[in-house]
Amino acid sequence: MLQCKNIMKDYVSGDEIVHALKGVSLSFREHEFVSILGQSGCGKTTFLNIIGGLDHYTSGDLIINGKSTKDYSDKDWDTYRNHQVGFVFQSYNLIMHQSVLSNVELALTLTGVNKEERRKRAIDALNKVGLSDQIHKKPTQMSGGQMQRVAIARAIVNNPDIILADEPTGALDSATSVQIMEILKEISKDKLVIMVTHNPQLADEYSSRIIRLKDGTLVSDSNPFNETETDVDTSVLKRPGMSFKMACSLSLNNLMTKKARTFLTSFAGSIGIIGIALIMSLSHGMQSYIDQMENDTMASYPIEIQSSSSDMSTLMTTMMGMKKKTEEHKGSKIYSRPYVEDVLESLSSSKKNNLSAFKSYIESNKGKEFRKTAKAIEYDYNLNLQVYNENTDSGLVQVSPNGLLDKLGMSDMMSLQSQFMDSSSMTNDQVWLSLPESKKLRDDEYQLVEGKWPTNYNEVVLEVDENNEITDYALYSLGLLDQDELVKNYQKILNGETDKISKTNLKSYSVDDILNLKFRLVLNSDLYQKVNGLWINQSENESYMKDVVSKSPEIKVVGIIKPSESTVSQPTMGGVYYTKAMEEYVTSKTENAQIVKEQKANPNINIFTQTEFASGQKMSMSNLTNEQMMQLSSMSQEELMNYMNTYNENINATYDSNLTKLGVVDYSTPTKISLYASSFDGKEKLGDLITSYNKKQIKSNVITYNDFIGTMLSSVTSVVNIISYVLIAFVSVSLIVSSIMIGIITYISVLERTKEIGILRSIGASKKDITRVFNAETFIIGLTSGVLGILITLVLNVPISVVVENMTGVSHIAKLPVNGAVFLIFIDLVLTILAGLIPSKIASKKDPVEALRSE
Ligand SMILES: Nc1ncnc2c1ncn2[C@@H]1O[C@H](COP(=O)(O)OP(=O)(O)OP(=O)(O)O)[C@@H](O)[C@H]1O
Repeated sequence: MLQCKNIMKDYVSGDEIVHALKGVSLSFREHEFVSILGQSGCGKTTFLNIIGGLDHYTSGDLIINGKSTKDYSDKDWDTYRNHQVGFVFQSYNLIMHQSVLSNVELALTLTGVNKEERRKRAIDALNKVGLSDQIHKKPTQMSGGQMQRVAIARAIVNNPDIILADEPTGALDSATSVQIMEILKEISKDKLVIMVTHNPQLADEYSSRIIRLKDGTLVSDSNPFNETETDVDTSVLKRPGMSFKMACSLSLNNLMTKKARTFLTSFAGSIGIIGIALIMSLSHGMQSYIDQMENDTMASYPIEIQSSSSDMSTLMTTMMGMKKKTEEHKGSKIYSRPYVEDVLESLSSSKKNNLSAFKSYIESNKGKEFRKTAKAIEYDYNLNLQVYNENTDSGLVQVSPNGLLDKLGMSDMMSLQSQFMDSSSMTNDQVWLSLPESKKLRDDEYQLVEGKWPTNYNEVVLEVDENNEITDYALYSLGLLDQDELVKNYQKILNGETDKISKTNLKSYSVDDILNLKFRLVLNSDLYQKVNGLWINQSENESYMKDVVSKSPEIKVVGIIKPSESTVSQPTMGGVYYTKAMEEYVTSKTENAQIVKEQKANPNINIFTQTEFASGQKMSMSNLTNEQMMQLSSMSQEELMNYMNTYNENINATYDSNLTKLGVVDYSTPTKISLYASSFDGKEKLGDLITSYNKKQIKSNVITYNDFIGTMLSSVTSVVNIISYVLIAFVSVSLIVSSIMIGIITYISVLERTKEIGILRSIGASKKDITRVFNAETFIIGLTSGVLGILITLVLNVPISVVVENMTGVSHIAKLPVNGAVFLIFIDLVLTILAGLIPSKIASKKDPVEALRSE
């Protein structure tokens, strides 16, 4: 079955060539007990290793079952060692960190025998060597003889045809040696046992054939065998291979023998992960905080589209000098840079939005997506509600439009501001405000604290803040505090008499005080009185106004509301909220007013001046008709003044502007459309819908709007992201350092496990299997360090969150996202496996014979 033909083996050692075998030709029987004797260094072990496929001959041939091995590949040799040969070594060569049973099972595992079968066969083999009761011991807990018996059990477990024993009794006392020889003799009854020994007595006593070598040549053979030609064995043996699970279990057992080192390595490896995971936690926490804020804030801030809007972002970048340089100037010339020009340009780029087209689109079938996405759509019209409070300390007070700033002389400033802050309307000087038309929106934004919601046009509610407060600004504006007092104080400040300012003490009102508040609703058209056939603005005429106000419908405060807790909207100043019903009442009344009817009947004539529109001329005697001259001459001094004022006020008046002035509302043309979303995503979708609406429109119908908060928050987000990326880049260095460290430690492990590599190779493990064992080791370390890093991060996140919460009030700032954690573990695994690739390649390249010799 086994035939050596003129086998020669040369070793190259430095410049020298050692001829270890100088042409050995021999044949072996299928079952016999052969002993090889000879002096030390004569080539016995070399010969045995060549027969066992651990080492390869330089020339000659080894015929296995009639087949030449000249063309054997590495894989063929691995298969041969696994299935047909069992090795027994002088130094036992057991894997010390594996149990007796695992050591024996190892060869079967490589063959892919299932667990049950493997166990059964391993126990059988151990039974044959008399160790079935010690299977769970570790080799370190056994005597030399016992270990050698385990080695024999391992050699026979795969039922090989050949057992090769290299001085199996070399390290044993004579009594134990006898036991081992008995076992080998028993095995040789149906197998070929070839044993190298220095003990001629044992050889004589137990073996059936003795071969002597001297200086690499065969000198005697006590029972030669001349093999007749045997049939070539064509049976295909299953190639051995180690599963990754098996590799992991081997490496895990090895790592468990050095728990402290494994832990420290994993911990060191996890430091990089901890760093990145902490940054990730914080930036994720920040991000979710911002998202939360966005969701709360942005969703409750509607998208507001004004009838005219200016491009705020261009203006802001221009004003802040952030505009990019257009060209690079070199040389000694000095150039002008447009700044004022740019500011003016962006101011002039204020654009008219065609809201009537947009409104009809939203309300048409095409705009149903808008209606579906938006929680509520609110329309504002050009309606200047005229509301007065007649029961105040300072007489008749105009509540709407708010007259307070006018009294203080600040209205110009406010109107300038409102021009810029149009869409965000962060500052609102009005205290007479409209409730949303949508009941859902109303209930989302406000909660009723006292009284009831308005059910009639002449009912309103008063808004206070969450702390039951209402600003003095609102109180002055509504006439509940004395406006004259405030004006006096303001004058004192202007005059530098700051010490004379009298402070109003904190006031409080009972619910009844509030629910007894009354206002008067005046029509715009009521402000004009026909005098001598001309409509004169009488709003400055106190006695006229008192009279009009007293005859106007009474408005009652019927409830007190608060902003609801869920909405994070702008801080409230307090004020009175009216319903759409009031608006409708005013518009329908206005339609019937005499002055309105007159204007509508004469669309070409300005009823205030009784002249045609668009004359664009200042009052001048020369362009008056005779009739008008007559009329003027009959007027008193005062009436004449009024007429002149009215005339000049009306130079640029148009039919539409007159109707607006009189409070006529065109419901097809809103001045503002507010789209409310129920979520941040919804708001984004509304933005997308507007974009797609714009795409379908002609240029003049394209609408623009400013989303300040969106722009602000998105820049905060990008700052957080940039900081996180920079920090992660820094910390990544430590991840790489720890990976290199793991590579070094794996290399040390390779050195430590060299013997194991030899053993595995001797039982048929391929080079790939060896690579796998070490890859498994780095895999385990990588996984442990990754998981450890994540666990430590999770623990650290708790105190970090607590500290941040104490400092800033923002809770749960450090939270690691699940996918981030998985990603980090994955990255750590990849890096450590990469770092371990070189050491595991080195391991696989190790010569099995040398590996076995190492200690
Ligand atoms: N890897 C090697 N490189 C160089 N020379 C080697 C190598 N392995 C063995 N040799 C040499 O080959 C010869 C045969 O060695 P081998 O180990 O086969 O002897 P041996 O008969 O088994 O000796 P011992 O009984 O002492 O184990 C020796 O001279 C040895 O120095």
